Amino acid sequence: MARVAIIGASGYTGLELLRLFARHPGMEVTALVTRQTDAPYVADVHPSLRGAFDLRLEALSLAEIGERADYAFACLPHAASAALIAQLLDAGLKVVDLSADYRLTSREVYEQWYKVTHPDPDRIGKVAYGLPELYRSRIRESELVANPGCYPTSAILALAPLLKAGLVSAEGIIVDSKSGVSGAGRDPKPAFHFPECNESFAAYGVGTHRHMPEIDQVLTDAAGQGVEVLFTPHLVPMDRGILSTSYATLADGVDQNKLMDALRDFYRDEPFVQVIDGLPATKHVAGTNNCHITARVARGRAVVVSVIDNLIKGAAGAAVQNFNLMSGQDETLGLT
Ligand SMILES: NC(=O)C1=CN([C@@H]2O[C@H](COP(=O)(O)OP(=O)(O)OC[C@H]3O[C@@H](n4cnc5c(N)ncnc54)[C@H](OP(=O)(O)O)[C@@H]3O)[C@@H](O)[C@H]2O)C=CC1
Ligand SMILES: CC(=O)N[C@@H](CCC(=O)OP(=O)(O)O)C(=O)O
Repeated sequence: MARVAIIGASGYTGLELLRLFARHPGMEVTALVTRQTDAPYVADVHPSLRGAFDLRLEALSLAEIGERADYAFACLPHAASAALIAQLLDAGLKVVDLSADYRLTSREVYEQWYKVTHPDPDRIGKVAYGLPELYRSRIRESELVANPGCYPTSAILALAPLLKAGLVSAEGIIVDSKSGVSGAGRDPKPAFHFPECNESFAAYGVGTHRHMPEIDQVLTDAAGQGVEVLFTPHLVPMDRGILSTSYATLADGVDQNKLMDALRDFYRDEPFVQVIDGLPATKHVAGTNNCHITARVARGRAVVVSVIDNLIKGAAGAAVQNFNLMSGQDETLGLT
């Protein structure tokens, strides 16, 4: 039985991991790690878990985490995450990193977009990107997996099959995304607080959001040529969910049936991606590890609409999917 530590367990992704682990038969939660020194019970930090886990969050040392766990889920802000993960790996743990620290393959690109010095630069570019639909076999063999960003998950799942099949041009792709507020974590900036964002709808990070180079990197790999998307995120006053609408120029002779057939072929055996005829909505995937995708042709362009739950397929669910692969278990355990 795999012994699991959650680092940063007081946050939103920590809560979602615990919800999923409550139904997971192939692991045991043995450590919940916090910076808080009063060792609160998990049900006091996350009241919705009352009755599910009789555990405390503890300010454990690295040695204590190493004694108690074989796997760690790092649910920390970027930079803080890599600083700890380097030590966890040295202590022999396998790690799923929910932060952005190991997703980008270039130190220069990371430091340019995240505006911090990378704490573990030697590992950059050597870590599996944790999107099983694209990188399953590499994830299976990995000791450290970089869980994707929530916006990138929604955009990449929509566009990668079409780029791989050459059905859309690599140039001029636009990704327009909307996210619920939990995407900003449990202790967000003032703009994400209820009175600021309720009954309002706003774009942010236009041209500057750090998920843009992440989407570029993975779609470039899928297309086999350079892709630079124009990505704009928006904040929607709802708890959870992401909807991305992606626009791309069609290759010659491509119609809607070809787009839909390519998506269906690519995801035929995938447990968590459903290609649907109707238009998706965030509510249809809320609380699940699913991604719903559909494609249309409008005004001569491909319009691909995709939805995920940012906290599940965009974070904790993907992390469990990756853990299942890394630990040699059924990929769907705890997720269906
Ligand atoms: N929310 C989302 O939808 C998604 C989040 N992510 C990423 O996953 C990671 C976790 O996100 P989320 O759970 O939402 O974040 P939260 O802010 O909700 O929780 C993060 C936890 O990390 C601990 N923490 C905060 N700052 C530090 C620090 N400097 N050093 C050590 N520990 C710290 C805190 O725990 P304590 O105070 O108890 O120590 C905090 O509760 C982030 O990197 C985020 O960007 C990725 C995809 C989606
Ligand atoms: C609504 C909202 O604020 N969303 C977050 C994205 C969450 C995420 O995936 O962040 P990481 O790449 O750091 O893991 C943001 O725009 O920064």
